[in-house]
Amino acid sequence: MADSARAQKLVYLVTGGCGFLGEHVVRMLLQREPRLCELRIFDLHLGPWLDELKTGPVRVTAIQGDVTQAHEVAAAVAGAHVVIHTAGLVDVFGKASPETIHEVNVQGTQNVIEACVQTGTQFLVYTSSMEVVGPNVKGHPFYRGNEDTPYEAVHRHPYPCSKALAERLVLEANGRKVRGGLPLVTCALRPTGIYGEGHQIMRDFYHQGLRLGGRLFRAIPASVEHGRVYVGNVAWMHVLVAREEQRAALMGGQVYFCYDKSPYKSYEDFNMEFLRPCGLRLVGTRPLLPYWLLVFLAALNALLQWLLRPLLLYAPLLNPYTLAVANTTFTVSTNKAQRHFGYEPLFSWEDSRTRTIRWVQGVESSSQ
Ligand SMILES: NC(=O)C1=CN([C@@H]2O[C@H](COP(=O)(O)OP(=O)(O)OC[C@H]3O[C@@H](n4cnc5c(N)ncnc54)[C@H](O)[C@@H]3O)[C@@H](O)[C@H]2O)C=CC1
Ligand SMILES: CC(C)CCC[C@@H](C)[C@H]1CC[C@H]2[C@@H]3[C@H](O)CC4=CC(=O)CC[C@]4(C)[C@H]3CC[C@]12C
Repeated sequence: MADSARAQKLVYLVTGGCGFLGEHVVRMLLQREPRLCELRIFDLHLGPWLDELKTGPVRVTAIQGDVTQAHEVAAAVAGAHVVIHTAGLVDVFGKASPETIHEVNVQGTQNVIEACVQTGTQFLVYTSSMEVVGPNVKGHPFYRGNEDTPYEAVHRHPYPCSKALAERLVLEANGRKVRGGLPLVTCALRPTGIYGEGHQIMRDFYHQGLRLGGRLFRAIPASVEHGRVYVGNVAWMHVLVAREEQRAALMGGQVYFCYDKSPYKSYEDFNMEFLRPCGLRLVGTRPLLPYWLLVFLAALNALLQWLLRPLLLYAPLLNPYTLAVANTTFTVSTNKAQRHFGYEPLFSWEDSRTRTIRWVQGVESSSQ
């Protein structure tokens, strides 16, 4: 990199910057991107914690806005060098309609791309998901696969469908000429199930365990492996790829799974790595209920959700989709990000675990 480029002061925009992952990306950029001079945080709901960031050397601009509104996105993007697009509607529980999920995740992403093209922003990093690959509707296992592993990616649920469409839009936009004539450089990161400080579902499991007298009951066989990655490492990967795609063309149009050294385990056994030190235990070495009964209960929940919809929102954790995801092996083993842009996890497994446990313990004391 030329010295002039190294000295360049950069403006970054993080969409969804107040979400679980977005907040970690924002904090990581402030800690680890020395060329940053302005950080724009665009979100539908701005968090009160943003105020504490405004006293540092980097100009932090909070923008309350909606990615489905093209003019709001274009105004936020104008003048930014890099956009990290994490905003999305993460709903696998039926809280939002399929149309809303599509509008936010697909149209919102299209708006971000068009804004980059119109205003001359050259670098775009998109937070995709493992869900764009699988598990597929047939429940085929994906066992420690990588970005090139053949897999029949067929979806019906609105969330993975929307993420897959949005990812395609982002990758197809790579190379489009932005205002000023330079080519747009895009890439997509595909986290597996993210965990760490701020993880809402972990919090829900923790509270459920407390309600059940300190116990959780095994629902899924321990042999089903589920990919997990620490939020700090996902954030670090975003910061690094955003930095490195400005130097090398190699990353343009590429997808990368997000990975670290978190162990391969079932969804529930993995959660117990954090919940056990907080006083919960997982009952049963095998699932307590037969699988057919879980399928029945999941279908019943879906029916109840549909019947109750005119009266109230019934959105339990267990539904046919979440059961299928939790019950299908999906893990990655890859070093593509290391090869292409020198990614190494910033947080070891031990560190990720300790940080997450401390956070769950904080949840406990703050709710007492
Ligand atoms: N949580 C996970 O395990 C995984 C998440 N992802 C992806 O990571 C990204 C971030 O997910 P999380 O942080 O978990 O979710 P989150 O719900 O905590 O964060 C999403 C953020 O986007 C914002 N947002 C939603 N709709 C918006 C709109 N119309 N306009 C502007 N902002 C809007 C929300 O207010 C929120 O702050 C998403 O794109 C998701 O698909 C990918 C893989 C795994
Ligand atoms: C008691 C049930 C059988 C257990 C339910 C657990 C589920 C709620 C979660 C199991 C797997 C999770 C998903 C997975 O980690 C992949 C994801 C990627 C994303 O991009 C968004 C979130 C999610 C779909 C995640 C959602 C919760 C689970 C389905």
